[in-house]
Amino acid sequence: MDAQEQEPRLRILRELARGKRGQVVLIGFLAAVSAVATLVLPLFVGRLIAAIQRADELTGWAVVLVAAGFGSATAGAGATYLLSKLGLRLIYRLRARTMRHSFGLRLADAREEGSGNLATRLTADAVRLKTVIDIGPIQLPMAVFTVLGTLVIMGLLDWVLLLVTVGAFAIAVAIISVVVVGLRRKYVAVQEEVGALTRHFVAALDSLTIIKACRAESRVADGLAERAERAAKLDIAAARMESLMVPVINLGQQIALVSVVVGGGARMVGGQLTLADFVSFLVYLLQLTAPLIMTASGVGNLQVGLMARKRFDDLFAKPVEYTGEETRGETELPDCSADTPAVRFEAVNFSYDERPVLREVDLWVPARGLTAMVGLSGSGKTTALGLIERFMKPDSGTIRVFGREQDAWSLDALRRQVAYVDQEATLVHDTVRNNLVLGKDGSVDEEELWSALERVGLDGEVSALPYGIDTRLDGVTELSGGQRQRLALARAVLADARLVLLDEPSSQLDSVNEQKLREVVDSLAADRAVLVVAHRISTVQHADHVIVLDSGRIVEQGSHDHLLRDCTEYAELVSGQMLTDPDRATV
Ligand SMILES: Nc1ncnc2c1ncn2[C@@H]1O[C@H](COP(=O)(O)OP(=O)(O)OP(=O)(O)O)[C@@H](O)[C@H]1O
Repeated sequence: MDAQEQEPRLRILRELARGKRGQVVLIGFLAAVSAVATLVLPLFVGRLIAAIQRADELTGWAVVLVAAGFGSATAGAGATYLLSKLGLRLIYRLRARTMRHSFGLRLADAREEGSGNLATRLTADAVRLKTVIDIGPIQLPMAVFTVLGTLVIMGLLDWVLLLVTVGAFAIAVAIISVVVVGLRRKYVAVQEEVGALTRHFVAALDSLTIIKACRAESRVADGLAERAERAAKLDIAAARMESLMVPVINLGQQIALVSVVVGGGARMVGGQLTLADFVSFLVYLLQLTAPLIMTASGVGNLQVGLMARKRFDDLFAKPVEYTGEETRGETELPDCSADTPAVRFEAVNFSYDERPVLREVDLWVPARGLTAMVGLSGSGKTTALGLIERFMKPDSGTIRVFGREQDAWSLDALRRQVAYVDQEATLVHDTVRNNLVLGKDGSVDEEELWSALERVGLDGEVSALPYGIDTRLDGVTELSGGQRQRLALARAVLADARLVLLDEPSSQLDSVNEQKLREVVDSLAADRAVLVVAHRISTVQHADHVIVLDSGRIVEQGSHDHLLRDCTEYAELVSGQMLTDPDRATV
C-alpha cells in the first residue's frame, strides 16, 4: 500500500519508527511495564491488608508495593521521554520537508496556499501533531489498556460490584461520547478560522507601509480582530464542551463509589467479599478516573492532531516543480544557429483562472541584442516573462527557448540560462553578498562581486553600508527602490545567463543611474539576448527589436523606426501617454 494511502495514525507510527525500531520496542516495553505495575499495585494493597489482618510480617509487601510504584513511575517517565524525543525528531523532519516543499511548489499553488497558511504548518499544526505523538502511540493505548485491565480485575474481585460500577459510569461515558463528537466539529472550525486569520494577518503585514500611509492601521486591525473574535467564540464553545468531561467522569466515579461502598459493605457482611478484596476494589475504582479522563480527552486531541497531520499531507500532495518529469530533459544549450531566436512563442494562449490574458501570441526575441516589450498596463507583459521562466505553462501553443521546446528543457537548466529581474526587484532577507550570488552555484570571487556592483554604480553605496557587502537587508537596514533595482541588476549580470529578462528595470532610477543601466544593458546585449519590459521611449528607441502587446495580443514587432512608420498603435503609444522621454518626464 502506498504511504499516502495509509491510515494517518499508522503512517505517523511508521514515520516515528523510521530508523529507530530499537527505541520503539524499548518504549513499548517500558510503557507495558508501567501499565502492568499500575494494574497490579491495588492487588498488592489488598495483599498488604490481608497480611495486616493476619498480623504477618509486612516488610516484604511494603517493599513489593514501593517497587511496583517506583517501577511504574520510572518506566512511564522513560517511555514518555523516549517517545517525546522521537516525536520532536519527527516534527523537525516534517518542518524541514514543509519548507523544502513550499519552496518547490509552483508559484500559482504557493500563492493560492498563502504564506501565512504555509507558516502555520511550522507552528500551530506542528504543535497539534506533537500532541498526537505524545498521546497516540502510548498514553492513549495504555489508558485504554489500564481501563480494560482494571475492569477485568475488578470483575475477578467481585463481578456484582463491577456491574454496579459500570452502571454508574455508563451515563457518564454516554455523555462524553456525545461531547467528543461535538468537540471534533468545533476543533475543525477553530482550525479553519485560525488558518484564515493567520493568512490575512501575514498578508496585511506585507502591506504595512501602505496601511500606515493611509492611516488604516485601526481599520485593518479591527477587521482582523473580528476574525479573531470569531475564532475565540468557536474556541470558547469548544472549551465549554470540554469543561464537561472531568466533572462528568468525577460524578460517575462518585456515584460508583457510593454504590460500591454500600453494595460492597452489604456483600462483606454477607460474607461474599473479603476486606482485602474490598479495599483492592476501591483502590481500582479510584484509579479508574485518570485513565478514563485520559481516554476521553485523548480521543478529542487525537482527532485534532490527525487533522493537523492531514494539513501536512494536503500540502505534500501538491506537486513540486523539480520532481518526476520536471527534472528530466536536456540540460545543455542546444547547438543552434545564430539566427535561432532566444525565445519563440507560437500561438500561445494563457489564462489566469479561465480569464484569458495572452491570446494567440506569436513573438520572437533575437539571440543577441536588446528586445523591448511595450504595451499598456495589464496587457500581459509580465505574464509573458513568467511563461518564459516556466513559472506557469501556456494553455496552448508552443514556447521555444534557444530553439528547444520548453518542456524538453530540464527546468533547472532552463532557469540557469535565464536571468530575471522582477518588477519589484525582489531581494531576499540576507546579506548583500548572498543576494548577489543567489543564482550562482559555485563560489564567486570578491573581485567579480565588486565589478558587478561597479557596473551598476552601486559599489560606493554598498561600501558605505554598516557592514559593507556583508550587511543584512532584513528590514532594519534596507535599500532604496533604485538601489534595489541596481542590486537586482547586478545579480543578473553575475548570473552570466544567455537570456536576461528585465521587468521595468529603470522605473525607480534617476537619470544618472538610468544612463548607467543603459550602458550595462548594452554591454549585456552585445553577446546575449536581453528582453526588457520598457516604459521609456529612450529604451525602446535604442532596442534592436520591439514587441508591441495590446490586451494580450501581439499588435506588431520589428525595429523602432519600422513600427513608428507602419504601426499606428505603436506610434500612438510613443506620441501618447504610455512611453515617456526621460528628458521630459519619467514614468
Ligand atoms: N497572479 C495573477 N493571478 C491572476 N491574474 C493575474 C495575475 N497576474 C496578473 N494577472 C492579470 O493578468 C493581466 C496581465 O497582467 P500582467 O502583469 O502580465 O500585465 P503587464 O502588461 O505586465 O502590466 P503592467 O505594465 O501594469 O505591469 C492583468 O489583467 C492582471 O490583472
